[in-house]
Order: sequence, then structure tokens, then C-alpha cells
Amino acid sequence: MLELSTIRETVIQVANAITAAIGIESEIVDAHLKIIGGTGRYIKKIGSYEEDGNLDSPYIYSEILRSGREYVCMDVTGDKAYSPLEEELAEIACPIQVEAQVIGIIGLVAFTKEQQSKMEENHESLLNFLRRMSELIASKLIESQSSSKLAVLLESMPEGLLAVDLEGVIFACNFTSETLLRKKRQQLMGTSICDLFSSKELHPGLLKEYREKELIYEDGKKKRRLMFTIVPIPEIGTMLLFQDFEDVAVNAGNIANIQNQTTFDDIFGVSREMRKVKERALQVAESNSTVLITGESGTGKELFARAIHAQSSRRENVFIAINCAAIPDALLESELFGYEKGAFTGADKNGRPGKFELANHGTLFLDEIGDMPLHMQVKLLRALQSRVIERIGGSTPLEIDVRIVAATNKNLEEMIERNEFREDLYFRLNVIPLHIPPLRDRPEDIEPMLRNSLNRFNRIIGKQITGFDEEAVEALKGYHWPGNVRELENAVEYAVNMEQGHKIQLSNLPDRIRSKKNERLIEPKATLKEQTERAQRLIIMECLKTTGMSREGKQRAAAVLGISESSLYRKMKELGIESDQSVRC
Ligand SMILES: Nc1ncnc2c1ncn2[C@@H]1O[C@H](COP(=O)(O)OP(=O)(O)OP(=O)(O)O)[C@@H](O)[C@H]1O
Repeated sequence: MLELSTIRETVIQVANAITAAIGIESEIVDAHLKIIGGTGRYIKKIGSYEEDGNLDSPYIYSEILRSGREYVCMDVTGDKAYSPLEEELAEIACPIQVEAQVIGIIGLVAFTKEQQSKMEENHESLLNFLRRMSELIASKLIESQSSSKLAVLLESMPEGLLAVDLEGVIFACNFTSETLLRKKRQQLMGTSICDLFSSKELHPGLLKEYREKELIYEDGKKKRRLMFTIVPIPEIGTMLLFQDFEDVAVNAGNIANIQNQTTFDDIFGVSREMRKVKERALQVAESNSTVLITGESGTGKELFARAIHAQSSRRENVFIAINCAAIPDALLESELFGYEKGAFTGADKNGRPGKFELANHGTLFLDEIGDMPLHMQVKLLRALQSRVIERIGGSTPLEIDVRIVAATNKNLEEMIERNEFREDLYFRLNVIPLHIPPLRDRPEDIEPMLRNSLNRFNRIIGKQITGFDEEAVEALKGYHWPGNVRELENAVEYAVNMEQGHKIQLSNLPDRIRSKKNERLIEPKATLKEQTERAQRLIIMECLKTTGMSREGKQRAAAVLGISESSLYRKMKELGIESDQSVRC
């Protein structure tokens, strides 16, 4: 039953509007004969019942509710069906109907002779007016019911939902988001997304459209893996939908969503080098052999790993990625192999599958393999050799059928010499090596990639920028792109946001590209390696000077440079930039 009381405010406003327009008192009752709104003498009676709330009474209002008929009486004293208060002289009443259902009544009541004659003279037009008002109330009720139905739908969605504005501030959330993030609605609403998630991908300006990406949510000491789908909504903000990662993999029965897989067509590159890498990757994709992808951060290693999976016979099963650098050493083993119930304090009481199990019959992408601690390298090698794993605290060996694709931006051969990486594991992984060259070594790719990114961000941000002006192209082509394609994408996104005209101007490029710092880095006598390291050191220091050395500062610096936070920490270590060192260039 549609209840008028759910739009009480509207009902009161309509009653006031009627009286203001025609100078006669009005009352509005619901389907239980309860007075919901009224003017004049009826204000005091709001909340009480007409005809004692008896729906079977022989009087007018109960009769209107039963029959749906209108009532017009210019002298109520002679009407037996009327039970007047002493002063009531005349009444016009009109049912409020939604389809065939009567959900209330609007009554117009004359208490003075003057009002009575006004009613008599204009009863046709007054009745018409009441019909319009009754339609208005009915449509408001339907509208409010459908928006509350929508609210019920959003609340009962199995996915968490957060809606953020252009500044990244949460303005809507649902019940599942409270459960998954272990926070109350009041704590979520009005909070910046940056305060909830450290992953830079979720920060405003860096939010990009993507489906099903695994990101980590940290709540105090607890970490939770969530699978995100991000939908930018131009001019409004972004909608984030997320699920518990394990639920997704288990519910999917380890069946992949093949429609949204990254394929080789998504890998862009016109240079000879890129065409060669793509050809080679395509050749080996079909086989089950282990692939080791090397290349600097942001060159597209994960993109290649996904395309290989999509091209293989495993494409209908899952692709699971694990970033060995992002997971604390103590957790890496349970992340990879899972654990049985009661395996250790704080463990989930039902036990949990590891990535190997989740990726069964699919592909397991071991990202940043060079950052895997030595003791874990031994365990990984054992699993790869025997193709059998055991959960922590378990005693049943599980056979696994997983294709391994590993990636690193480190020089594993140098690490082997320094005893930081096991040679036997290296040979086990390096069955099919694929090296992706950095962007600066394939300059022909820069311009087409800029155009490609421009089209994409025009679409996402809703702009129609036609290209780059000459000076901007020159700066972009001359830049050394330490963050490779990721940095290029971020630079174009920044420029598209900033640009108000039809072409991207030099002034709208990020500072580090505009200021052509790379020119003063060149020292003809130094080796290429020395010059590259020096350049990287200067760039990172310069960036940290702006963002600061706090944890958040470093997160921002990583985002600006287009590298992962863990890559930034690693680079700082390699280049001798200390965390608490004052930033000088
Ligand atoms: N050849 C390419 N064509 C299209 N997009 C690319 C290409 N290479 C990289 N990208 C884009 O650049 C970004 C970084 O790519 P990806 O994450 O695969 O790099 P990565 O080498 O794995 O980085 P990291 O070592 O930091 O994890 C992604 O948005 C990806 O889509």
C-alpha cells in the first residue's frame, strides 16, 4: 500500500498552497482516515482521525475511500452522511488515486457564509483544482517510492559502492561498502578517498576507467584485497564498485571474464623494437612455458602478461596477479600458498586459499619477482618444480596446474652475482625471456602513444582537444620518460584536464617535462648508466622536494612519477636517497 505519510512534507505544502490560492481551509487524510496535512482549524487536528478511523462507517470520507467518488455538498447540515463539526457549512472532497487505488482524500471546507457562497459559485473550477492537486500528490508519492526502491536496490547490492566527486570526496555509499571497509556510513561520507586508500590508482586525477583490478585496503593492521571496477562520470566524479577479491575468484569458479581481457591489440607500439617483442610474445603465448618479462617500470610488463594469458588456451580460466614487492615478507607465503584453519594467530578461522590455488588452470603473474625474499624463492622453486603446493598448517598436498609469467625491472643476473637471487629459480623462470625496451629507446612510439592517450582521455574527461601544439610535442619528444608509458599516460591526463583550448600547449604540461631539465643532465664523459642514474636521482629528488618526505608525500611523488610506491622506495634505495635526508639536488 502506498502511504501518504511517507511524503508528509509535500502533503502539508499542498494543503497550504490550496488555502493560499483560494482562501478556503483544506485537509488531507490518508487511506486510514488519518489527517496528514491541513490548514486553519485542521492544523491542530493533524495526526488525529476523521470518522474515528472507522473505514466501515456510513460517513462521507469512508464512503469516498471505498467508492473513489468525489463529493460536493453546498449545505452539509441537511446531509445525513455528513457528520459535521458545529461550524462546517459546505465541503468539496476529491479522492487521491494511484491507478485504481484510493490512497487519500483532499477536502475543501467552508466555515463562513462568504466561503460557502464562493464554493457555490465556483464549485466546478474548485473541483477541477482539487483534481490537479490530487494528481500532483499521487505523482510525488510514486516518484518518492521509486527513488526509495532504487535506494533499496543500491543497499542490497552484493558489491560495495562508493561515489566520489571530482575532488575525490565520498558523497554516496551503500551497506556492502560499510561491511567491506569495516566503517560506518558516517565515517565514509564526506571523507576523501585518499584517506581511505593508499593505492594511488584511487586518488583523484589518477582515477581511470578499469574493470576488476585488485587493490589493497588497509584497516589498521589488517589488509584486505578488493577487486575494483572504476567508472568515471564526467562533470560529476567517479563511481567505485568493489568486491572481496577471494569472493570474486571463488564465485567465478575460477572462470575468467573473457570479454574484458587485455589482448595484444591493446598493446600499442609502431617501433621495430615493440613489433619484435609483440611477435615473440604472440609466438609463445599458446604454450604452457614459463615466461620472464623484464623491463623498466611502466613499460607494460603486466599488459604483456595479460595479453599472453588471453592468447593462451587458459584464457577461459583466471589470470591472477601478485605483486611480490607490495606484500610484507611475513605475509607472502600465506598469500602464495594459503593456510589451513588455525594455522596461526589472527588467521581467518576457515582457512584461506593462496594465489596458486586461486589461479589453478589459469595463469599466475608474479610481478616484481626480483623483490621476493630468498627464503621464499626456495619455496617458490619447490612449488614450480613439483607442481604441488601445501597450505600453511596443512598436510594435504594439492596438485596445481598453473602457468607462470613473472616480471621484474631488476637485473636478475647482477642480483645472482650478489647472491640476492637464486640462480636455480632464475633458470626455472627464464624459460622464455621477453625484454620490453624503455620508451626513450623507441622514440617513434612516443607520438602515436600521445595521440592514443589523448583520444582516450578526451573520451573519459569529455573534452575535444584535437592535438598538441608544436612546442608541446617538442618537449614531450625530448623528455626521457623515466616512468615510461605510465608516466606518458599520466602526463596526457594532466594536460587534458588543464587545457582549456583545442590544442595542448607547452604551458599545460607537467612542470618536469616543461622545464627541460634533461638538457642539463647530459655529461658527455659519463657512461650511459651513470647519466641515467644521475638523471633519475635528480628527478626523484626534485619531485620529493615538492611533495615532501612523509609517507603521503612519497605516495604523491610515486603517483606524479608514474611508478608504484614500492618502485619508488626501491629506486630511492638504489640511488642512495635516504628517506629522512633533506632534499637537495
Ligand atoms: N605498449 C603499450 N600500449 C598501451 N598501453 C601501455 C603500453 N605499455 C604500457 N602501457 C600502459 O602503461 C601503464 C603501465 O603498464 P604496466 O602496469 O603493464 O607496466 P609495468 O611494466 O608492469 O609497470 P610496473 O613495473 O611499475 O609494475 C598501464 O596503464 C598500461 O596500460
